[in-house]
Amino acid sequence: DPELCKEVGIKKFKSISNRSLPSAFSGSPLGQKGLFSTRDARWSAMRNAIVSLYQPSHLASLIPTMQTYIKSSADHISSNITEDINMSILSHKLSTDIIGQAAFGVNFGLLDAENKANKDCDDQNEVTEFIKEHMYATTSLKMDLSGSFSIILGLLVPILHKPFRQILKTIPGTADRKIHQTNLKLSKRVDEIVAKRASEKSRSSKDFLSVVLNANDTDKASRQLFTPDYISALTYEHLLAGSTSTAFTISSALYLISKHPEVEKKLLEEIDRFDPHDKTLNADELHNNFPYLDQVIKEAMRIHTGSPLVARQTSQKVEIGGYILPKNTWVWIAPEVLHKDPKHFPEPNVFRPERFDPACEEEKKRHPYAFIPFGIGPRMCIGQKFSLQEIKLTLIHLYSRYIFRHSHKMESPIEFDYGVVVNFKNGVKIRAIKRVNN
Ligand code: HEM
Repeated sequence: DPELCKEVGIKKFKSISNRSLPSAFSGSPLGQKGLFSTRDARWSAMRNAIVSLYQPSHLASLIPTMQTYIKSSADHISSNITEDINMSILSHKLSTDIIGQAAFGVNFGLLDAENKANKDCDDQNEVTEFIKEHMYATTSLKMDLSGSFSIILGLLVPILHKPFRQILKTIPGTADRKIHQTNLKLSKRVDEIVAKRASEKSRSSKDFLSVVLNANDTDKASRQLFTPDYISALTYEHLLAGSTSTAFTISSALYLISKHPEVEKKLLEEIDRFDPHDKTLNADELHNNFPYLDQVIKEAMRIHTGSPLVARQTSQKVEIGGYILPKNTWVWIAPEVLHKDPKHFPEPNVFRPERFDPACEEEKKRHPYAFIPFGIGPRMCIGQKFSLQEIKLTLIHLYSRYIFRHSHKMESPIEFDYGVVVNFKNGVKIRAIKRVNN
C-alpha cells in the first residue's frame, strides 16, 4: 500500500543491513567484526563520510578507469572469439577489478593476465588467492540446501543461527566450517590491505578506503567510530556488494539481449547513432544519449532481480496490512516477487524494455515502489549510480564491437543459485561475433 509505505517505510523501520542476510553475514568477515550488532549509528556516520564518493562529479571522474578495465575485457573476448565465453566469470572479474580500484585503490589485475608485477601488492599470487576466496565466499552464502545449514536455519529462526554456527564451524566437512575458514583468511587479507594503506603518509582521496582513513587522520571523533576492524569490514562489504550484483546484471543483460533480436537491433541503432567505438564518453553523454539502453538494463534487472531479499527490523510496534508487528520484528521483502506482479508489469515474464519508456502508459501508471532492484529508503544501495555507470559503459563498449549469441552449451531454461546475490548456476555461456567495420 503506497500510503503505508510512505508512512511506515521511512519513519518506523530501522534498516539493519544491506541486501540483507544478517544471519548469513554474521558468519562472514562483516559479521565477525560485529558490524551488524552496532552498525546503525556508525553506519550513518560512515555513509556521510563516503557519500561524496558516490556523487555525480566523483563518478564522472571514474569513467576513464572503468573504461580501461572494460576495454581489457573486450580484448579478452577478441582473443577468444572462436570460443565460448562464460560471461558470468568475465563480468565478475571486470566488476571486481573496478571495485578493487574504487574501494581499495588496488589493481587486482584479474583481467590483465600479463600483469605479473602488480604495483600495489608484493605478491600477485596473494591477490589471485584473495579473489578466489572472495569468489568462494560470495557464492557460498547460499539460501538453498546446498548452503550452510546454520545460514538456512538462521533465515527461518534467526535466534538459532549463532549457536548452531558456533557448533558446526568446529565440525570438519561442514559448509559452515569451510565458510568460517575462508572468512578468517579473507579477513586477514583485508586487514593487511587496510594496515598497509593506514601506514602510508600520503593517500589519494579517490578510493573508499583512503577517504575513511584520511577522515580518521584529521578527526578524533571519526577515529573513535571507525576502528581498524570496522574499516576492514566495510571495505570488504564494498568489495562484496560492488562486484557480484553488478556482474550478475551485466551477464543477465547479455543473456536476454542475445535472446531477443528485436531488442538487440534497436539497441545497436542507439549505440551506433552515437558511434562510441574506442571513444571515452563523458558523464553527460552517458546520461542523456542512451535512453533505450536504460530501459534494457531496468528490464534485465526486473526479469532477473539480483538481490533476493531486503530486510528491515521494526523499531516500534506497527500495523501493516492488518498485521500487528511487535517491536524488533524482522520484515523481509522479496523484490523479484514485486517485479513479477502482473498488476504492475503485465505479462511479467516477457522481456520488453519498452515498458520502462517514460512515455509508455504502463510506466506512467506504475507505482513508484513497484520496481526496487536497489532497495528503498535511506538505506537503499549506496552504489546504485556507480553500478549503473559501469553497466552502461560496459554494454555500450561491448555492443559497439560485438554481438552475442548463446553457446549451444547454454542450458534452457536457465538455472539459478540463490545466494546473498542471485547467480547463474552454470554461468551465461555465449559466443561473440565481431561486428563489421568495428
Ligand atoms: C546492479 C548492481 C547492484 C544492485 C542490484 C544492488 C542492490 C542492493 C540492494 C538491494 C541493497 C539493499 C538496499 C536496502 O536494504 O534497501 C544494497 C545495499 C548496498 N549496496 Fe548495492 N547493489 C548493486 C551495486 C552496488 C555497488 C557497485 C556498490 C558499491 C560500490 C554497492 C554498495 C552497497 C552498499 C554499501 C549497501 C549497503 C547500504 C546500507 O546498508 O546503507 N552496491 N545494494
